[in-house]
Amino acid sequence: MLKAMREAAPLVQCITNYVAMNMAANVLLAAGASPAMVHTEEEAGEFAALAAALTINIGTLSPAWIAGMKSAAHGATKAGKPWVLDPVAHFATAFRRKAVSDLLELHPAVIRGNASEIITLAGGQASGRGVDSGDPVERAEDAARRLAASQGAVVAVTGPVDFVTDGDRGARISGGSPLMPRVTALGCSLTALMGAFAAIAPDHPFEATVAALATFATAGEAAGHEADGPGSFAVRFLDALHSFHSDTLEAEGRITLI
Ligand SMILES: Nc1ncnc2c1ncn2[C@@H]1O[C@H](COP(=O)(O)OP(=O)(O)OP(=O)(O)O)[C@@H](O)[C@H]1O
Ligand SMILES: Cc1ncsc1CCO
Ligand SMILES: [Mg+2]
Repeated sequence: MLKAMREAAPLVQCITNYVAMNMAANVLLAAGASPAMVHTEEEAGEFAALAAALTINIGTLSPAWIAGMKSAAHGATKAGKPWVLDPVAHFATAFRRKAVSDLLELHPAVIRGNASEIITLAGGQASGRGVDSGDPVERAEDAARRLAASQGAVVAVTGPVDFVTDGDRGARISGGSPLMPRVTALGCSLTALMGAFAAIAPDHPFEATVAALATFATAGEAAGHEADGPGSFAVRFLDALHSFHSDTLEAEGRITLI
């Protein structure tokens, strides 16, 4: 799938937050996709028909951005393009909760969040306060399965070991680096990369999501070996995404199907 993604270099429309925009665009370019950050209501729906996939992240939200997100999600659905939702800290305020509940009605193909976000999205109590998780991934596995079944979507929970499910099948992906949560917006950038993989396999969102997670975990682990801290990690991570060969994924991508 990594080979196919690089060959297709899919155009991915990313509606993401002010913090993540630059990193997410660089992650997509380094991995071999083509990002476009297009969020305004006047054009987001029209653009969604041109793009091969759409990703929506609610990190820095405003009423105007919500209008753009809804218009883009409608446009993608109408054009038969998959879209990915990243419900950043959706539990924190009533404004965010409402935005995410409206977006869920527009049928994302994939939902990605950290453990606290996925537990609360499935109706449970979590310990997260803001954009960072306060819960272990294992605590979110049942919630992820329930959410996937009720939404008809693939759900990915990220952390030291990632978990992904379509409600029936499940997989765990290990790798990455403890420096990853020390660099902002890597989760948001992963959401954007999930769009690139969903674009080339719209009928196989579970496999596409596993491929995106394994790519991130493998590049993250390689970068972690060479980095001195979060700053050099970010640089090494982009280099690792760019330079690693898909054979490395097969040899080192630690995917356990469950
Ligand atoms: N302790 C860790 N060890 C290895 N990899 C990790 C660790 N914590 C997170 N990751 C990886 O970091 C990436 C981002 O996941 P994370 O759960 O930190 O997202 P997030 O909280 O949504 O991030 P952000 O909001 O900053 O964008 C994922 O690829 C995940 O596998
Ligand atoms: C730090 C931060 N605040 C809002 S979005 C964001 C990026 C990580 O989710
Ligand atoms: Mg996040």
